[in-house]
Amino acid sequence: MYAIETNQLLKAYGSTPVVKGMNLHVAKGEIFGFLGRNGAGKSTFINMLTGIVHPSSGEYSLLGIKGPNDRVKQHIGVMPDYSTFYPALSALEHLRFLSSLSKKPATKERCLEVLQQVGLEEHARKKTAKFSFGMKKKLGIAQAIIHDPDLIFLDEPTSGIDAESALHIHQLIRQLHKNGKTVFMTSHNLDEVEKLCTRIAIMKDGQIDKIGTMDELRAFYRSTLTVKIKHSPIPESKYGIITHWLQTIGTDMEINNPYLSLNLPSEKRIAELIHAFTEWKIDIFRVEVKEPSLEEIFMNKRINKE
Ligand SMILES: Nc1ncnc2c1ncn2[C@@H]1O[C@H](COP(=O)(O)OP(=O)(O)OP(=O)(O)O)[C@@H](O)[C@H]1O
Repeated sequence: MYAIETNQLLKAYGSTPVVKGMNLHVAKGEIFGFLGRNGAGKSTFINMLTGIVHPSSGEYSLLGIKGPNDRVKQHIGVMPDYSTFYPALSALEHLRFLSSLSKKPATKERCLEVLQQVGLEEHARKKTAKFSFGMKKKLGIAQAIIHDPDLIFLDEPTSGIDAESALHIHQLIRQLHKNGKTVFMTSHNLDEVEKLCTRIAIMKDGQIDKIGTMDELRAFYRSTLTVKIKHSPIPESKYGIITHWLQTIGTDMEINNPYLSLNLPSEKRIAELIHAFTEWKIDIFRVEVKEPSLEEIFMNKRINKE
């Protein structure tokens, strides 16, 4: 059974489809990163799953329950896109009030525990009217997890949050993952997605453009590897031959004795490079290999032209 399963899920406004028949399977226990440029259709897709927007056609199931279905609501947590809090209530009162409306009201202790998990323990009794944007974000996350749901939708969980708090939220997401929860998150912070997510989908024009683990995305894009080598000096007499050969196996060569940097299309080329340096009796002291980041894959850079 999947945490999320969609079959040809489509949303059109008038005659314009903005989500164009999406098929997506998210396994239980994943931290799934959902990316895309502004207007790609991410929110519309999520809003269909969380019951805010009615699909034009297609089907979806959450935790094995075909949607839309109120039965699933107690098992999913949704972080609001923009959080609307009651300004006269404190964070603790707000959580307790919302929770009292649900089928699984949380105790005061549970509310305090969740406020501590999101890093709001010191502000539990402060009125939300006095909350900063980042604090509201944290309260939104608290709201999403208060009822201990199995599937959690987090929309930009760390945008507008200071670096220390963002690391705190990352830890919380990892903890949810360890506890077997499924997290489906959007983020414009590609570094964060790369570090946290077990799988990633990149949405473009209402469809999934790329999907996979970081390794799969790299392999699919057959991206180049940047190799940096620290070596013993290249003899003057061999300089011309060596630099010419390097340019036949790689691109973007930079030689700055005793350092060489080169983009290579595959690991095989790294082996050839080391072999050639050994033949030329040039010692290699250090080899650093940098793989493409999610940002580079997202921006469609460094695609192997071999
Ligand atoms: N209620 C609506 N009526 C008409 N068009 C809409 C409506 N809601 C969204 N759209 C359009 O659907 C497309 C997808 O919007 P959506 O908000 O899903 O994108 P997104 O990927 O979430 O973008 P962002 O990263 O900016 O949040 C956009 O072109 C948007 O203008």
